[in-house]
Amino acid sequence: MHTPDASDHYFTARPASADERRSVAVQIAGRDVTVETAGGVFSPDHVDLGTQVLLRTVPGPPATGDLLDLGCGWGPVGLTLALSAPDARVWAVDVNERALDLVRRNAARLGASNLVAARPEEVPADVRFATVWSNPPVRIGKPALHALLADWLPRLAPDGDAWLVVGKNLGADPLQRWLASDAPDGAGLGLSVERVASAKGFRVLRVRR
Ligand SMILES: C[S@@+](CC[C@H](N)C(=O)[O-])C[C@H]1O[C@@H](n2cnc3c(N)ncnc32)[C@H](O)[C@@H]1O
Repeated sequence: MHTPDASDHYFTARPASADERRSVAVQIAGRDVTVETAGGVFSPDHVDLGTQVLLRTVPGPPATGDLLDLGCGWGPVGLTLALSAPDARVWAVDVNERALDLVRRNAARLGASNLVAARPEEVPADVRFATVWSNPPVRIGKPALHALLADWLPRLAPDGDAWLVVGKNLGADPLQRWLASDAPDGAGLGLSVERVASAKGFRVLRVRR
């Protein structure tokens, strides 16, 4: 039964679909592990193909500082960051509370005590990120996606970078142009953007200030 604020998609605080927990065998940071996932979160049965492309493309993360997985889901990206950089603090951020519960449990299961699962508003405003890795929620629609990126990317440290994976069919190229645009009407973020990979229908963009 639907609760009033429940919704059938995964990018909502309380997804309507059944919270049936399951164990899934995956590879995280080169380790064969079992994680907990559930209906109502993104890609609950495997590491999403776009996420795989991102994780194969990124170099190792900075060893220290604050690192961000923007839109963490059950955690493949944030867990990779946390296990690869045990001395860094990894923020795994999502609006979906089931996803936050899962990433928290998965971090405990894998011994990633440096991962902090948080709703967006729980991350202190003065935190600056040495890197952001994200398979962003393009399905929330262009205006909401632009607002999300306009909110978080300016919080990169001066020498930080962001790595975003976006489907070619889901607007990777227009997004790249928007991120880079410094049009006087403010339509764009005026950031430096490089397409660093194109594979399996996905682009990986590296963004710097
Ligand atoms: C494409 S999924 C990627 C999930 C996970 N990183 C993975 O690779 O499996 C995008 C995630 O962004 C989350 N999301 C949607 N809107 C958000 C927002 N405003 N702030 C943070 N996360 C959001 C969704 O709930 C979803 O978990």
